[in-house]
Amino acid sequence: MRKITLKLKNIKYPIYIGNQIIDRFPDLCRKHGVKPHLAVITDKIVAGIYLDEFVSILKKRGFAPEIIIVNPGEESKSLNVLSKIFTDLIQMKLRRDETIVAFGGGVVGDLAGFASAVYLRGVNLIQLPTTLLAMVDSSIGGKVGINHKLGKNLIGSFYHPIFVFSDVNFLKTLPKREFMCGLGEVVKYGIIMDAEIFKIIESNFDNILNLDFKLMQTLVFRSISVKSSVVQKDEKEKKFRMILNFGHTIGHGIEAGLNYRRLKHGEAIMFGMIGESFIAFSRGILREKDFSRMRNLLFKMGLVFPKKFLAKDVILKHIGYDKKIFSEQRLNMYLPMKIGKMRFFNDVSFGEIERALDFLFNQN
Ligand SMILES: NC(=O)c1ccc[n+]([C@@H]2O[C@H](COP(=O)([O-])OP(=O)(O)OC[C@H]3O[C@@H](n4cnc5c(N)ncnc54)[C@H](O)[C@@H]3O)[C@@H](O)[C@H]2O)c1
Ligand SMILES: O=C(O)C(=O)C[C@@H](O)[C@H](O)[C@H](O)COP(=O)(O)O
Ligand SMILES: [Zn+2]
Repeated sequence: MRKITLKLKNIKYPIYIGNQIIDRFPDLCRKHGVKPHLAVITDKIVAGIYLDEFVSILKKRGFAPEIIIVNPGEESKSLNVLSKIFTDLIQMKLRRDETIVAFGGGVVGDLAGFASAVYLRGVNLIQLPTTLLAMVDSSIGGKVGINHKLGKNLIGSFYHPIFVFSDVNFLKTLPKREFMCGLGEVVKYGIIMDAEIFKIIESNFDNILNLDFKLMQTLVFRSISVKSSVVQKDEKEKKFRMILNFGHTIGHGIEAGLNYRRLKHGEAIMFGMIGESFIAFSRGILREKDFSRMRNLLFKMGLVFPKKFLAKDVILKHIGYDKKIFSEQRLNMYLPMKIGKMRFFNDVSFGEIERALDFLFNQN
């Protein structure tokens, strides 16, 4: 088992990474002072595959978990579902010094994380990710929250777990489409900072799809290293953390434009990365060769742009609510200069976004 420690101004927490390590989870809970009574929040699919085993591991070691199960999918990141979770937590009398375990993908992590941040003004949180995306991204860095019909993640908080526990063995049951979504965010780390990640995926694509666990641990470890290093420098996204939002201005607009249906977050973000790279290419700051390597790798993930269900003006309306906008006319964003290197711009216009959307509408 490997460990990365994420260090912030006032707190630090470990991220444990390994393969087939779930048996060690209760000992780590003990080590981190977790009280026996705890709430496990998960979704129906994860519960169906893993809950019995997980609960039995916890009970054998003296824990008394109570379970909250939500429907799988993005639509659960909503006020309605959150409200039901609060009722369950209150009824089970989860106390201030007790813990919520977010056991699932990014949807569960964001939702349970936000519940942990506000229930009783904050209870302990453990992130126990079961998707690739959650392992490399959503479980790290403290962004938690829910969606609004006008825009993605518009209601939320920064709230960190006491620890993160990533067992890549969970990936063995992950559907291919979900795996690709996670891989999309891994490619993002390659583009924004670690060109080696990009090269590893480019040259080992089939092995990765065949779930070479050693390779997966390397990719998960490197991705978490990139994300942690950024969060450590700018926890609250004053500027530098916006680098992690590469592809998300357009991607979130697409997700909201589809009412959070049809495309998964990872897929929307891959289109977002292509669109935002198109802006960099059009500005003449990204060379054709790198732009085409990015497009080739991202389109290898089997992406199909659902243009029949999307309208450009609707996407643009949602992009108008992007959290990185500080003035009405211009967007803040990092754009790629080459694979592994980004630069910050505070002057991206809606016209450029519109042309990037035209480019996407003209693909496949
Ligand atoms: N907080 C952050 O920093 C951050 C970062 C990236 C993404 N996100 C958010 O994460 C969400 C997407 O997360 P996701 O891609 O994990 O989606 P998800 O949570 O919807 O999980 C994808 C699907 O896989 C299923 N699943 C989970 N683990 C499984 C397993 N081991 N085997 C089989 N099936 C499994 C789930 O039930 C679900 O149907 C989005 O809401 C996105 O906004 C947040
Ligand atoms: O952690 C971050 O910072 C990110 O931007 C990571 C993104 O992959 C993630 O999708 C995040 O939830 C986006 O946050 P938001 O602030 O744009 O809603
Ligand atoms: Zn994302």
